Amino acid sequence: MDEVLVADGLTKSYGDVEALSGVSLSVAEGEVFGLIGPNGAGKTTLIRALTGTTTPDGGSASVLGSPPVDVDRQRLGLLPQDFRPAGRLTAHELVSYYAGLYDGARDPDDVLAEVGLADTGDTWYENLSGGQQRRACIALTLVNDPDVLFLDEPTTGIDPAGRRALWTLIDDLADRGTTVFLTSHSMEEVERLADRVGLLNEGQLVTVGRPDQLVAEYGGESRLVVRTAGDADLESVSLPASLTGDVTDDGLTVYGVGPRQISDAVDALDEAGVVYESLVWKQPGLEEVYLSLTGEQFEGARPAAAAAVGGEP
Ligand SMILES: Nc1ncnc2c1ncn2[C@@H]1O[C@H](COP(=O)(O)OP(=O)(O)OP(=O)(O)O)[C@@H](O)[C@H]1O
Repeated sequence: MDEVLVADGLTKSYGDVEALSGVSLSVAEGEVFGLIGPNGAGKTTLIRALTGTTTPDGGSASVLGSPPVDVDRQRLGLLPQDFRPAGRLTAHELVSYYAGLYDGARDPDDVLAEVGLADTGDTWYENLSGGQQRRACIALTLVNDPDVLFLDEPTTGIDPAGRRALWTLIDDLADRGTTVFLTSHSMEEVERLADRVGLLNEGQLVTVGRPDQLVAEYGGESRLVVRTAGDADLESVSLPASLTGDVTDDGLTVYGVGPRQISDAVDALDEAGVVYESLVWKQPGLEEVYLSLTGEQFEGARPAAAAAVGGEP
């Protein structure tokens, strides 16, 4: 497959802050690439370097085979994180205005319908709700039917139904061959949309891979998180040999619990007379990958120094 986006050793500093410290990656045509990372990791700076809206200090980037500044703007769509178009234009006027900047732009009504604003086209932008405003901004990136679409936190502020509708839209765009490069703090969104994910931390690309590969490599074990009621004697729980457990502040976390071992773990709790308030079975996902690679903890993560609960001899 053709490489549509290439970053090769990109560096960018702002004073003492190294926003990008040698980032290299490539994205193929029709791929949805999800970039995740903590606040200040350099995600927006990378998008800006790839779209030619900032000049990197070192390294190089190419988009559709050309340096970013030379790419035909007709072929690019960019939704910046803090994009604020004119407030006293209606959604329809805004989309029409942006459509007028391109040759052969799409019909504004079609674009508004695609982002779920067919009935709100006559409302001033400033009177749209936050989520509707974000949808209108997404509409503006679609008027020129771009080959490459950069979306910096596209669904922030959009309600769950609207987010799902936009996920379907992004899927459809990718199916039609649009290359999508998006950032998000929603691991659910990235896991759902991205063919591959890159984790950026302190300006460095820590890992790149398919979501399932990253989860298998870094996500840790499936676990059963038990919240106990009262003073349960958790030390006396005798787990099956295949499972291990750690006592936590409010109960017990049992590790290595696949779907078929849930009942074994529950039986062990019952045999020890443990009264529990809740049992939550958790499979690792991208959130666990993110948190483990950025050095943070997550709910139910194995604590470093917890009392261990023994397995059966
Ligand atoms: N124009 C600028 N001038 C000075 N510092 C900047 C500028 N742009 C970015 N930075 C700094 O570079 C670092 C990376 O910022 P960037 O916006 O790329 O992070 P991000 O990963 O997009 O963060 P967030 O998730 O909060 O949007 C931050 O420390 C930020 O303060």
